[in-house]
Amino acid sequence: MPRTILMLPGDGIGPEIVAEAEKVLNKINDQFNLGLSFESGLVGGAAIDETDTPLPDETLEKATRADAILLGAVGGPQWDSLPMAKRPEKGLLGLRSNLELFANLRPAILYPQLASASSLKPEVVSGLDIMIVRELTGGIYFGQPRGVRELESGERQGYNTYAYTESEIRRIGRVAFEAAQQRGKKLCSVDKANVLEVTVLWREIMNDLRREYPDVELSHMYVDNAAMQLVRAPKQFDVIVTGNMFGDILSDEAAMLTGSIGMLPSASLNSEKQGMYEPCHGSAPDIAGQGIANPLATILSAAMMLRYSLNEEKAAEAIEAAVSKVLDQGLRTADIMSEGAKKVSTREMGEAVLAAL
Ligand SMILES: NC(=O)c1ccc[n+]([C@@H]2O[C@H](COP(=O)([O-])OP(=O)(O)OC[C@H]3O[C@@H](n4cnc5c(N)ncnc54)[C@H](O)[C@@H]3O)[C@@H](O)[C@H]2O)c1
Ligand SMILES: CC(C)[C@H](C(=O)O)[C@@H](O)C(=O)O
Ligand SMILES: [Mg+2]
Repeated sequence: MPRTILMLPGDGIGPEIVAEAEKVLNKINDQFNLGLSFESGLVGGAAIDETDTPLPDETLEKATRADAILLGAVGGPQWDSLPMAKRPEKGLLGLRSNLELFANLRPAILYPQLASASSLKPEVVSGLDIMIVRELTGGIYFGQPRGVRELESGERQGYNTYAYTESEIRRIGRVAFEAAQQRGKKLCSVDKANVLEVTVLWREIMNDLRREYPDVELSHMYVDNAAMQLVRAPKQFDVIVTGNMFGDILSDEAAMLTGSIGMLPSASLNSEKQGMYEPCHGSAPDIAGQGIANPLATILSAAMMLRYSLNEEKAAEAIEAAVSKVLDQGLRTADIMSEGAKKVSTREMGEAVLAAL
């Protein structure tokens, strides 16, 4: 039975970076005889322009059938004035919620070759290897009620709801404890339990789960402190588990520890391990169309796809080794450029990874 991968390039730099990852996947498919077949679809602004909706039924059907999805990025200023329900980002959020991709894994790993590309001192970040486990289908992103309403005074009020059920907390907690078991056995749960009831419950459930994972050392940290600790001493962390919005923010922060947001891949999984894989960054409208975006986060997301959804660990490692090799060769896109290195385009970086495979 061939396994199907759905490619969703999306907007901005999305098509440029997905094109490079697709070449890499094609080659690895041949090399390892993986029997993968590829489909493509529309999502985000690209889908709005063609079909007037950010997540066409056809795309959702293809996504539901696919074994895994590789997404570039969605969004851009030309769609920013659309009402919330019609925005490109709703396409991405719709895929996450429809496929119940509740577990978002965002590994922040510093390649030793990039120690000088980080904005922090090399000794603070060298050897960095953190896994952020972000809850992805609940919290304030999806809580009801939400909207903008008119008060009796005639003034408008915007509002959202930050809510988590016990079972939502428990299932993401299990993913995080299991990830910690496979790694350094340290889990830090990040919340705002000094202010928000929803995270008082979050903390209670995490403490509860501790009994099932006695080999994992659990700690708790408020999110404001976590943001500070991530730049002060990031290597104190092994696995971090947190809710949807805190995870969004902390993962962009962690990205910069690794040199560039262009290096951070992600996996979004449901309980059947069906997954959507995407770089953590966005559509980068400021550099779209220039051929200078870093495709490595997307290529590394393809490696995560092979590992988590397709059970092809060796093929995943081959891609990761190829990425490390091109960095050894001194090749850098503009975002990770440093003195003495060779600046390359998106396509040249993709070609170099292909050659290294
Ligand atoms: N998963 C997604 O699809 C996703 C994620 C974040 C933002 N977005 C959307 O993207 C649009 C732009 O958002 P933003 O500007 O806040 O964030 P962004 O991540 O797109 O860009 C932030 C900065 O990082 C740079 N950057 C990002 N990816 C890069 C790469 N691969 N190589 C080199 N530089 C890179 C950009 O040039 C920009 O300066 C918005 O519409 C937003 O909603 C989408
Ligand atoms: C584009 C947006 C909906 C998305 C999020 O907030 O989850 C993005 O920032 C991300 O990190 O994947
Ligand atoms: Mg984000």
